Amino acid sequence: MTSPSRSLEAMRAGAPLVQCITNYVAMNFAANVLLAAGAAPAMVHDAEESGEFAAVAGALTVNIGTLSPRWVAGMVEAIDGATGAGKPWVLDPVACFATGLRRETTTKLMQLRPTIVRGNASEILAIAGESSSGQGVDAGDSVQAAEAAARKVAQEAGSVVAVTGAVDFVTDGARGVWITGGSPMMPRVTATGCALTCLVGAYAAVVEDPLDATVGALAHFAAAGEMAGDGVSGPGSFSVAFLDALMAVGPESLGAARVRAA
Ligand SMILES: Nc1ncnc2c1ncn2[C@@H]1O[C@H](COP(=O)(O)OP(=O)(O)OP(=O)(O)O)[C@@H](O)[C@H]1O
Ligand SMILES: Cc1ncsc1CCO
Ligand SMILES: [Mg+2]
Repeated sequence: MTSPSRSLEAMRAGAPLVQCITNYVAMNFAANVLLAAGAAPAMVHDAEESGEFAAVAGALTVNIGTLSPRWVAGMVEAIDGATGAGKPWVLDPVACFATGLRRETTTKLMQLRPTIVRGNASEILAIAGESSSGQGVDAGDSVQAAEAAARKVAQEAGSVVAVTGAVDFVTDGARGVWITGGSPMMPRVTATGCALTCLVGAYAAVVEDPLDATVGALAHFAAAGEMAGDGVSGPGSFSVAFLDALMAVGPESLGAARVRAA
């Protein structure tokens, strides 16, 4: 196993180029999150170029937050490009339970076998075919309630599945890991989860085992969230402090204390 501390060092040393297909809400914040953490973002989503770009990026992330058929075409081209070049790709199934277009697109993208799926509890329950209480892009279910669903999706899809919330759970269908930390301010800042998905891509570009890569990215967020949450007065100052903390976090902050095998 690659420890989260070693994964952080590898990510910073490699400064991987990550192709992020993410939503209009998240684009700027997610790019800043990657730069602060130590990676290099590129938001490239149109079908005219997304496949070509995926072959040169270290990893691809695909987020369905502000979806349209034209975006889906760009996603499929990019996934083909990444898969053809042997690069990992990460799916963020934003509000996949909410509309027909989101349900159909999520089913189609799951069939293309994402290396990693990162969502909130309501999204992962929905992919597993279970009822969920999500409200738009926000989760209405606990991470604990989605543990079995995450294991099932991981086994059926052959993907690593990460469920995030007040605590985080990651599984490859056999192994399971819990990660603690973060701040209650994190869900008060939009696109925190979307930005995390992009950071999971950065770790997956340099850490061979997708489970280890995912745990590294989630531990990095947990440590930075905790650091930034100390003494801030609200979501606005938290989001600024969080970017600073993503850069300030070092390998010593990602110790065994916040990562526990299930
Ligand atoms: N109550 C909380 N306490 C601590 N950390 C939290 C809490 N809620 C979420 N987080 C952290 O926030 C990050 C984003 O996870 P979250 O599950 O909120 O994503 P999301 O619902 O997909 O967000 P969005 O769709 O707004 O981008 C993760 O690192 C998670 O651990
Ligand atoms: C608020 C919002 N709406 C669509 S995507 C998004 C960003 C958080 O998922
Ligand atoms: Mg989300």
